[in-house]
Amino acid sequence: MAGPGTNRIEAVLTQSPTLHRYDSREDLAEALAAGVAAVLAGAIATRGVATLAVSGGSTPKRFFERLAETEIDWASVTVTLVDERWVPETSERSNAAMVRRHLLTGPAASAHFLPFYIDAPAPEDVAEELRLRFLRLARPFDVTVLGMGTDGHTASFFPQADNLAAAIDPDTREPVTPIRAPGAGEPRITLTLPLIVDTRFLALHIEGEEKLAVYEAAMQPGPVDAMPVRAVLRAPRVEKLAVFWAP
Ligand SMILES: O=C(O)[C@H](O)[C@@H](O)[C@H](O)[C@H](O)COP(=O)(O)O
Repeated sequence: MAGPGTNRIEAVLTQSPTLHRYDSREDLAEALAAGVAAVLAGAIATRGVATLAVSGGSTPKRFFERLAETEIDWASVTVTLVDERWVPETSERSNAAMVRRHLLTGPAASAHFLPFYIDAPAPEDVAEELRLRFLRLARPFDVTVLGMGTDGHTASFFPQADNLAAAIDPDTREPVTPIRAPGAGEPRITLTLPLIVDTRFLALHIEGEEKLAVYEAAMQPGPVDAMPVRAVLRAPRVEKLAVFWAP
């Protein structure tokens, strides 16, 4: 006979992320921004402060612009990135520069921003400083919004990345890890899996038919190394993951 413990495990195993489909990218951006703003406002009302971790790349720009317009108490919000390319903010490739340009504007300009990049040749050179910077962040985060590449990476969890095993170790106590991968361009730094999934609202924001097919493939059985987004999809408590998609 199955005891209560067994039932709970079965319930967790059968949970799937919720897939929210929108007709347009604009509709998605508005809905995701409204949802994220509501969670942040709730956190501020309850705890006085809120933490938002966002992704770089190109997909989030529209969502950032809608979120930046929302009238929450941005001065009580800490914004950080889930990963960064090791380039200064003068680079077109800088995720921090993209966040400053598209999110930290208007009402959101008063948010506190915690970037990764420090002026040093490689992330390893400033590993301890970065470690302390991210260990100090209050956990769990309130909101984490991930993106995904068509190779099945999320954050900087790339297939064949040198430090992938360390980055997706569910038991690691390291908050961040430098990481390099073929096809990822410059060296990167990423939050590790425990920080990424330790959040009150976890969203995966993907657009286009190709990424939907990649997401559906990642939901199938198969090795995590081949599609590292699976590390997030298979993490405990991932039943709270909300996937936001538009064509
Ligand atoms: O620095 C980055 O590149 C990321 O944070 C990364 O994980 C991103 O979310 C995906 O690569 C999707 O990127 P696009 O939105 O550009 O497709």
